[in-house]
Amino acid sequence: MPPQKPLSIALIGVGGVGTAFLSQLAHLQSHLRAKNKTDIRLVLIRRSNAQILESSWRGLDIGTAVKQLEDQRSSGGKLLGFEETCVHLATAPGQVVLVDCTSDPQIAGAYPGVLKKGISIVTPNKKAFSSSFSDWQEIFSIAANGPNAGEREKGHGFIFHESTVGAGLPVLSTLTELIETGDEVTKIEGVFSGTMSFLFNSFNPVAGGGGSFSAEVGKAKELGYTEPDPRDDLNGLDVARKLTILARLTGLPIESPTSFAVQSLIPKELESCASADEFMEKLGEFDSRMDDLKASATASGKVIRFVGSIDVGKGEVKVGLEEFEKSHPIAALKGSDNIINFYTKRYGSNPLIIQGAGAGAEVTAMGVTGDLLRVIRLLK
Ligand SMILES: NC(=O)C1=CN([C@@H]2O[C@H](COP(=O)(O)OP(=O)(O)OC[C@H]3O[C@@H](n4cnc5c(N)ncnc54)[C@H](OP(=O)(O)O)[C@@H]3O)[C@@H](O)[C@H]2O)C=CC1
Ligand SMILES: N[C@@H](CC=O)C(=O)O
Ligand code: NA
Repeated sequence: MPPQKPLSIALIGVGGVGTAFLSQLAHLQSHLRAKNKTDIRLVLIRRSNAQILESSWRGLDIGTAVKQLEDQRSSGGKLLGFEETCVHLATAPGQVVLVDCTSDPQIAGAYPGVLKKGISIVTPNKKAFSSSFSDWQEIFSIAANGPNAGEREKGHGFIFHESTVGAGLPVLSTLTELIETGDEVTKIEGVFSGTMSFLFNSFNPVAGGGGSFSAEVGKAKELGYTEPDPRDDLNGLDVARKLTILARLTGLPIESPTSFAVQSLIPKELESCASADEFMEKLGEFDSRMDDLKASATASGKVIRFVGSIDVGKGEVKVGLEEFEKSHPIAALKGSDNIINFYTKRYGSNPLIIQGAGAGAEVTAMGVTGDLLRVIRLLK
């Protein structure tokens, strides 16, 4: 039998998603080893203030890697810079894949240099794909799977980010296939945030009642649905980032997630809170404002939901609260479910619909592990 090809995995971020990714990676490692295919080795694990770089390249034990990192953290020591770490990673035998499970814009800003070193990237971090249009263009002009043929010949890496929209739901892969097979996408609309879905499904359920808005925000954070800072969900920007990513894939040159109207649910009085903790402590003081919105929708027999839409023909993107009839599919969502409706020429007046959990560590990690499988297939 031919020898297994080594594939070095470098993981940054071991919060909810990073930890869930590790258990899926352990499964994939034994699956591929049993088939005598790729030999997956975890060579880097890193968080804000500690890392283990396994520079013999034999790989860490995936099951105990987080514990080893904790031990390393408590022993202190100077942390090697991220750029310098990538220089070392590029010397690993075989191919290297960086798995960025942070939401750090600075790590995202380093992607062009990482790709040029031949390191592939898979990530649920939205920052690189939803910040300035020129950053997005730069990444895909360098990536081996970008529209520029020949980048692989230069030794550049691949990049995939399925979990940046709809977590593990196959949203980006579906949109890409619609476009690459010649369909014309005219409109995309739906619920794009697991946090917002959970908040309104539980604060304003179709059956009536519901908890206080601030208490539901606390639960969404506990359940691992929110961004590391829940204000990034409540200000509408997380949804705006997802719509920016989708709109760019349809060919719209959206400059940034703040270049269109986005409704924020953050009370003006709390915009200057110094920390997420202070914000969470004070949010309950403003619950009556959300109660008023709910009462107004209830008076017309409706419920409120936080939605987004892209009108591709008009180049219009919208994000904010809307009232829905109780019988509407958006009103009937459960838990953290997302619903994404693709209206296309091929599908006519009945949209192609993708629905399911749009947040949570396990489902998000599945999208990341799925992207890793894509890279493995391309590297063959
Ligand atoms: N949770 C979800 O449902 C979904 C999440 N995502 C995305 O997945 C990513 C991770 O989310 P989640 O796991 O929930 O977040 P967490 O807050 O649970 O974890 C973030 C991790 O990133 C680490 N980190 C932050 N900055 C750096 C840095 N500069 N260098 C190294 N490590 C860093 C943190 O380490 P430390 O604790 O040491 O600071 C922590 O381990 C985010 O980009 C999020 O938007 C996408 C879809 C769904
Ligand atoms: N905070 C986000 C996580 C996934 O992108 C959400 O709630 O949808
Ligand atoms: Na997805």
